Amino acid sequence: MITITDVHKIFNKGKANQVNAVNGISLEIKNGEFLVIVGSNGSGKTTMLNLIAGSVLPDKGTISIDNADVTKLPDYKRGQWIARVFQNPLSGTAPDLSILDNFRLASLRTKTKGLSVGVNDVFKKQVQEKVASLGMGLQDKIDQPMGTLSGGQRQALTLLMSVMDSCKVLLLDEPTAALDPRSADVVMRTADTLIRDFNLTAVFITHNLKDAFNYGTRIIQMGEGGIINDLSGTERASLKQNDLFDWFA
Ligand SMILES: Nc1ncnc2c1ncn2[C@@H]1O[C@H](COP(=O)(O)OP(=O)(O)OP(=O)(O)O)[C@@H](O)[C@H]1O
Repeated sequence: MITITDVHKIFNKGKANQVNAVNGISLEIKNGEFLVIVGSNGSGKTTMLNLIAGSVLPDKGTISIDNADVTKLPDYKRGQWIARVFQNPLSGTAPDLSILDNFRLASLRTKTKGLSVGVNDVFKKQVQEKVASLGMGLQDKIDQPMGTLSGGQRQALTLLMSVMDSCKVLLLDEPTAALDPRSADVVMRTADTLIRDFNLTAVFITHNLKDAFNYGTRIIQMGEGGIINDLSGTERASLKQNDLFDWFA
């Protein structure tokens, strides 16, 4: 569980251009919850994700993950809990290395779920099986440099690699914003499957209201650094796509 208590983040404090990007948010994100965050530009979504990731530290308030207080821990020390996929497909992988070597690198970085590193043929076969599960035909290309793949293919592989380590929390920062609709669809379906298979707690920022409607177990709308809508359970289940569009009317 991620517990966020009265968290504030102020940029340019005391200056004329001061911004209260996150303004006293309290939020509990349960284990296995798939939280979607929507909101207009500048409403504080990315700052919120950065606060959870530890790439931005709060001015006030506390954040804990599984009852461990991580408020002052920088992002590299939250790696045991958190994996993050960014908007840019180029940011998650090494372009000159093959798919296989990228997986090898990822598995050396952390203890990788379901892969036995060291035995080459066994490892290769396991990677092929994992990659085949994406349904993109990439299992026949695992010796090919990552840089030769399309953005959608790379983003799907980045997702797969990031959730295979020991993480419990997956942060998705507009992971499909740079992709064409078909690749975006594959990446979102992959994310959804992986979140379920590994029982991850996920936080997904998107401007795509169709994705916001189709995915997730809970939806939050941010506005001016606060939460202005928060639906889960039966309320989320009975939400209509048009209701979501009305939030932005
Ligand atoms: N490092 C920073 N320095 C100064 N101001 C910042 C910084 N990061 C964010 N802000 C400001 O904080 C506010 C919230 O920004 P944030 O990026 O969290 O919004 P967002 O909801 O993710 O927006 P978008 O949908 O455009 O990505 C904005 O006014 C932004 O300009």
